[in-house]
Amino acid sequence: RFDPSQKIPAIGPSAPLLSYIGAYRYFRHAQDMLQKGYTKYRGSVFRVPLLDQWVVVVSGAKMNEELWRIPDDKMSFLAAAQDFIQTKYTIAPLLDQLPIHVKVMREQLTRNLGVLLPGVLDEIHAAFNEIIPTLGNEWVSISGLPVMTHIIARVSNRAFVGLPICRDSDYLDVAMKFPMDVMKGKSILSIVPKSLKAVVGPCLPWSRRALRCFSAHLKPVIAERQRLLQELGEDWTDKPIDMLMWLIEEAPSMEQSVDLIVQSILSSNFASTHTSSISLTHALYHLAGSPEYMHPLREEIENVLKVKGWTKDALSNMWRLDSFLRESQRLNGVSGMSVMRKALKDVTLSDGTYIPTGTMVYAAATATHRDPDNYDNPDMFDPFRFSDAKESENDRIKQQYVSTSPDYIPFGHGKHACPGRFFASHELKAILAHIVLNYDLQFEGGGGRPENLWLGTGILPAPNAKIMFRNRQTSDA
Ligand code: HEM
Repeated sequence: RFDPSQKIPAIGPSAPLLSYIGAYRYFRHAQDMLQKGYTKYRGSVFRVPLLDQWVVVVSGAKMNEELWRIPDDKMSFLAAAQDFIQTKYTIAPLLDQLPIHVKVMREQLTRNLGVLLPGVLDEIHAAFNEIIPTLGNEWVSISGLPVMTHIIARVSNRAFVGLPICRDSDYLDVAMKFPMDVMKGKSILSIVPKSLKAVVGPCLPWSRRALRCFSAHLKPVIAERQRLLQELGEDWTDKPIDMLMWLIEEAPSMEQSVDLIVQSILSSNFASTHTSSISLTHALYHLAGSPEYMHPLREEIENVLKVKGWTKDALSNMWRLDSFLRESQRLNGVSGMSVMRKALKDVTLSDGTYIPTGTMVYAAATATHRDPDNYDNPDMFDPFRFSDAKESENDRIKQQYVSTSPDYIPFGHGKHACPGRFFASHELKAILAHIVLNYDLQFEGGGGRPENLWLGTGILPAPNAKIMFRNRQTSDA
């Protein structure tokens, strides 16, 4: 009763004990509850119940902007991630203090997209040939989400750790399962009292198991690369170009530097595998459900490739493909929430709302993306809305897949916006271009795109849907 955050309007029952019913309802109906709060409290805030705490949600693009502008020492992304995911226990213990992977993603990974592209393309070809072995004009049926997850894990790890580890089934199994294991650990810790988290956290098995597997694969490679780096220095002419190498160069010299590098690779897999595979599958389902989009995409991709070949520049000039991905991400997305922050100090927002220290605050991503004030016909999938009829190159760039704004927040916004989004954009465009150029698609049993599944605030493209692939039959759609 004396908690000042009780004054913030709640969606669902807020009385003690009854709020647990609200938390259960929120897990089952997060989309409806977030939309209800967004519509009712637009321009202000509301709160929704989790099992262990209330979470404050800012409502509307203006409030999204205000949230990301609050400095880190008052509203912290890192503290929010630690609190929400319990990263120390569920992912890896060293990264809270030394997030070298984030620096490497922002700098080396993003700067070297063009250099990494030939390897990424090679892995895409090899993965599709092995995992979706189409022959002649026969249709091959695959489970959409698991197969796209497998392909993403392989292709991303080609850029993260290179051959042959990126094809190792034991390593890939862990890379693919790990995000779910993190969620299991996080859910268990969310019902453990704060005072016991430090006791229960280290007993959770999943992070230790994953680190054991990654260590077995990566430590010998790291040791060999460290040796060569020391011996050859600047004269190492065929030094590998991948994230593992940049992490080796970036890691501070300390006793645990090899562990830090392994943990950074595991954490990068956590951050990238499911976010990218869910985003790819959402787009794939739009393609399979509406094959009429194949023609304009094929036309664009073929025209661009004729002039520029398979280069970074070519991918950057595939505006329709870019718009297709952005529109799919706007309408679907990976999570109903984004721009997560934790108040490290008491904060008063511009509408007068008082947020006490320790409160978790988010922006409502799906509701923002389906707000008619932000988008015309917001519930309609209009794949080329960001590429068609753009007056200038500048307009296009402002509305490209990777560009965030207060009304487009699938990658967050501001200082902590996803540092892997430039890599994700190139990877997803290269994979979709490969699919569009080489295959015909349809859902098994025909029909349109199935409904997404919301689990809490997580959004999955129908996990059991099957997609049929066949070698492209015509030179055009
Ligand atoms: C389409 C795929 C992806 C989506 C939708 C996505 C989305 C996000 C979101 C919403 C955040 C939090 C931003 C915030 O709350 O302000 C984030 C953070 C992050 N993402 Fe991504 N991401 C994707 C792909 C990737 C990839 C491929 C990588 C790695 C190469 C990556 C690495 C990270 C990291 C390390 C962070 C934490 C940043 C920090 O600590 O400041 N993400 N991502």
